[in-house]
Amino acid sequence: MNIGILTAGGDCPGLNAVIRGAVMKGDRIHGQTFLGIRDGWRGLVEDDVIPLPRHEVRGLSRQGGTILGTSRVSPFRGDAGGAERVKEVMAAHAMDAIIAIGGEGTLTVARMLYDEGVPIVGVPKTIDNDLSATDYTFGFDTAVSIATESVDRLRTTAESHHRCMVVEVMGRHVGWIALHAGLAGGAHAVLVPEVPVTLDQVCEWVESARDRGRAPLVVVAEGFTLEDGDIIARDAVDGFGRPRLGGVGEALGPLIEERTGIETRVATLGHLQRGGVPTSYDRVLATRFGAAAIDAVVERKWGTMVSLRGIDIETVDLRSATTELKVVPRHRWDEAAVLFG
Ligand SMILES: Nc1ncnc2c1ncn2[C@@H]1O[C@H](COP(=O)(O)OP(=O)(O)OP(=O)(O)O)[C@@H](O)[C@H]1O
Ligand SMILES: O=P(O)(O)OC[C@H]1O[C@](O)(CO)[C@@H](O)[C@@H]1O
Ligand SMILES: [Mg+2]
Repeated sequence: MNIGILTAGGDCPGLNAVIRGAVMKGDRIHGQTFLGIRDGWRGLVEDDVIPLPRHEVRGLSRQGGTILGTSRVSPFRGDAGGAERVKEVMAAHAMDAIIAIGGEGTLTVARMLYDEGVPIVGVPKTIDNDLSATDYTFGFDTAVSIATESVDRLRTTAESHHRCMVVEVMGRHVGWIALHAGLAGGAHAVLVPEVPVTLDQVCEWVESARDRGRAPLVVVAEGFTLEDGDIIARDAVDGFGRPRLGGVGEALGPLIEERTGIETRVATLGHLQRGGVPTSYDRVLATRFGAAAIDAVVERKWGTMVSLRGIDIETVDLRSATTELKVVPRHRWDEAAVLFG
């Protein structure tokens, strides 16, 4: 079998470990050959395909980013050609199947292609951890580790200056990174898109922490909105035309300072959370996902995605994987909120 692999959407620590896991198992156990599709769906519609022999994936599990590149190009937009073009390029390379590694958007495209007869298997990735059909996505643990270390570092400087520190983390629709980094770092408030709160409430937590002699630390997810506020986006869109987030921390900091009189600084972690080496947890999960994707291909489980359930890797229907986002449940936020202020 000749298998094409692509990575699409935002990059994420662990993508290379999936590629390595798939190629190593496919080559060693099934004698399969591999093709690398460059920059996600762009490479498929523009016929930008390279050989991916086993020696190309040597030592890759610790390497951040993706050796294949990624993009937010859609095969279904404009005159890209949709499933017919994808089938044409697959035929030109005698490609029998595709392994698509990506988030909810990539997996939606994979499902649309499967519906039109493309033999495809998905692998879930995202630092946001917002895919409901898997317990965890790789990349999340790395992002949380980076955010936690940043919170720890920002706290020492905030304490020296008796300041309030606002730390903005990623999380377009969900607050998993904020919740976990906030809990791990002992934040005095964790603000997530799922639970809008008022500025009064935020300032109450900040003042209460200050009154106890602490340097107040607020962790905010980029998709958070104040209860009476609007979504904060940059004056820019991503490759698929959606608003680029980022900036809520910068907006919130001055409001807190003005309202409480506490000198406030803001740090936006941004893409630092997506760069560099994956944690050992993410390397293991990603490697297992890559190997499991090969099993799904061998069993011709087209239209499915590999997924983590407890400690086991399973396959689930791509449709169920893309219908609903995994948001932070209210009880998880309440549990953390007991420690705010
Ligand atoms: N409903 C859709 N119809 C057509 N194309 C889509 C659709 N949703 C997503 N795409 C295409 O798939 C690409 C990948 O999706 P997206 O950019 O959301 O990344 P993702 O895989 O969800 O990862 P991330 O977690 O970074 O968002 C999009 O940039 C777009 O080109
Ligand atoms: O790299 P880009 O295109 O700026 O994307 C940023 C988005 O990607 C993610 O990192 C993953 O979906 C989001 O948390 C963030 O909003
Ligand atoms: Mg997406």
